[in-house]
Amino acid sequence: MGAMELDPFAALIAPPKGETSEEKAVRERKEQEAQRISDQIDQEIKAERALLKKRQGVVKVLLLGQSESGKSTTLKNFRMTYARTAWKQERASWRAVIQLNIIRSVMTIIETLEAEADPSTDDDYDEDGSNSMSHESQPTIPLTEKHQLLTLRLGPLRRVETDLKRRLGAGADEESAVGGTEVLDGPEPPIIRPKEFYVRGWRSAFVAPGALVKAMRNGGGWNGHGGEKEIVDEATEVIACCRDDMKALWADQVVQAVLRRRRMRLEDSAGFFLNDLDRVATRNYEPSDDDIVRARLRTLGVQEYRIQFDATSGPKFLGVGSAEGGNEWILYDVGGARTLRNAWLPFFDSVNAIIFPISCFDEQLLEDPDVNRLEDSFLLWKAVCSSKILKQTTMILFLNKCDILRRKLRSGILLRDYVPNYGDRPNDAADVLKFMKEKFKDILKRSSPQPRVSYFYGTSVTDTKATANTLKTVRDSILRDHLKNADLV
Ligand SMILES: Nc1nc2c(ncn2[C@@H]2O[C@H](COP(=O)(O)OP(=O)(O)OP(=O)(O)O)[C@@H](O)[C@H]2O)c(=O)[nH]1
Ligand SMILES: [Mg+2]
Repeated sequence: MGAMELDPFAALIAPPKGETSEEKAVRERKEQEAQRISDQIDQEIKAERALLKKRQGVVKVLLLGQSESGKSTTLKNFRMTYARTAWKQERASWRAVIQLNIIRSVMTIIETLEAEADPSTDDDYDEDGSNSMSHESQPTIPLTEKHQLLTLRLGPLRRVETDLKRRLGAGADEESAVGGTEVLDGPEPPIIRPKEFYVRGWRSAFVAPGALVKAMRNGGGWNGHGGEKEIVDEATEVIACCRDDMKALWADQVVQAVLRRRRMRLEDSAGFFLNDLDRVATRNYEPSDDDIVRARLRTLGVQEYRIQFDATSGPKFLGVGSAEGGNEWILYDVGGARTLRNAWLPFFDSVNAIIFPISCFDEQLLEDPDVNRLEDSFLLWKAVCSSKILKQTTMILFLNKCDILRRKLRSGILLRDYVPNYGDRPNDAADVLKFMKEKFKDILKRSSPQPRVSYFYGTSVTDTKATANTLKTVRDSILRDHLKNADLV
């Protein structure tokens, strides 16, 4: 009995009997091709397995929370500390954002003065000329020729603003790129806030075709090519020329009184640089780390950032780094405004941790002036904690803007006016933070589908030194949980 008769598989693949030499050549070519395809498939499977293994080692962190809570600022701190090269490359591009922030503050003051001088420009002024607001009986503060002159002399800033916005917005999806004033209703004289300019994250704005960073990279400084140079230099020039007038406007006693009367604390608002004009409104200004962290650029959509930790910067318990060790992180920064929250959902899958900053107990949402910010944060936190997809995700709450909280409490603003069940507890930062922490902890416990790891920190993420320490602890905790889940420690 031959071997073929014994082995049915050998019989199956044996060449046909009586095969001609041409037929043999065709068959062998086909076999070679089949082998090539088989090898290719093996390679692909191998690569996929390697990728899967690597992906399991990648740590995914989402930054969630309402608008202006400090998500992008937290991300900036992460990148400043752990992605230093990319951070440095983007430094110069932030100048345009900071210049826009300055112009925005100045325009807010000017529009407030205009409303003060002519109350009919307030949106709530009735057509018959009467003002239905309860502040109608309050006398307006008299403005002088000096204010008119300053307003006139600062006029060129409007054109610079349009140019800078167009430049930053080019190539990026943008909304409300055109200025315009939004008047927030209330029993007191209205607070005026110009509509914010925002792009789909600063990176897309900076790397858009023709964006400022291109001028920097191509030209090695602000001596880049054509249009960019002109616009940026003109912006810088005009801002430098307006420095003394901007300082005079901000220091003016009448202006300060008007802002006080309208309860507008510009110094606590996003992207405030009017106290730094001597340094910032100059021709050779280069943003510092602190300036970038304080700059305000509203996020639209979801931005992805990769951070590669090297083995030496890794936490002690990890030892030498490897893909499984979670050295590669992806951080997702989202736009927090109500209309943008639907975009978060697709990013909930296999998230290791969520960092959730909250801020401001006494303010309303910009997008919905009827909703208190803290109330909105409670609801959002509850929704995120109760999500089944996120049931294993580590939750990290940042009770952020503690610096502003302290100032507000010291100035006499009472938490119990906004959170009635705070009752008669002391109105100081330590007690308020303890109360808030318990409240968020309680919501987490009650709404999480299963017990989960959570951390709570009081933060001021514009304080980069203190935040570096917090982020180190946060990073180590996330990694430890990640490795525990992967059974690696
Ligand atoms: N004083 C102070 N300002 C802060 C703090 N955290 C953030 N800010 C400022 O608040 C503004 C808003 O912060 P962002 O980080 O841009 O807010 P966001 O959560 O990313 O907001 P969206 O992009 O609109 O969702 C920025 O100008 C920050 O510099 C803080 O702890 N203290
Ligand atoms: Mg943001």
